[in-house]
Amino acid sequence: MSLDHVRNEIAKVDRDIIALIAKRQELAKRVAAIKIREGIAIHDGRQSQKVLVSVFDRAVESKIDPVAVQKIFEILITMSEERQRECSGDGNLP
Ligand SMILES: C=C(O[C@@H]1C=C(C(=O)O)C=C[C@H]1O)C(=O)O
Repeated sequence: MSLDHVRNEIAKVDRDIIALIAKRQELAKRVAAIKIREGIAIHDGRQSQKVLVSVFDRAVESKIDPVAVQKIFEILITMSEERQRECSGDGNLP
């Protein structure tokens, strides 16, 4: 298998990852709508910890670096909270 072939495979995976991040961000909009309706804070420390522990465990199962995976998810959680803040009109919720 050539280097170009493997790079094309990587590019396909990268596209899939971006599509999934976009999907996660769409779900953040739905979360924001519920939080606005129910007056719930955007940042939920317990839920974000739950996500970080869960992805750590899955990364261990998948034999990939769990600390690196957690860092990626910290960024995803920040992106989600930023999207939710945009939806809630910046600063309406903590
Ligand atoms: C999506 C939520 O909002 C925030 C973002 C989270 C995430 O991106 O996984 C988790 C907890 C919250 O801080 C949520 O409360 O479920």
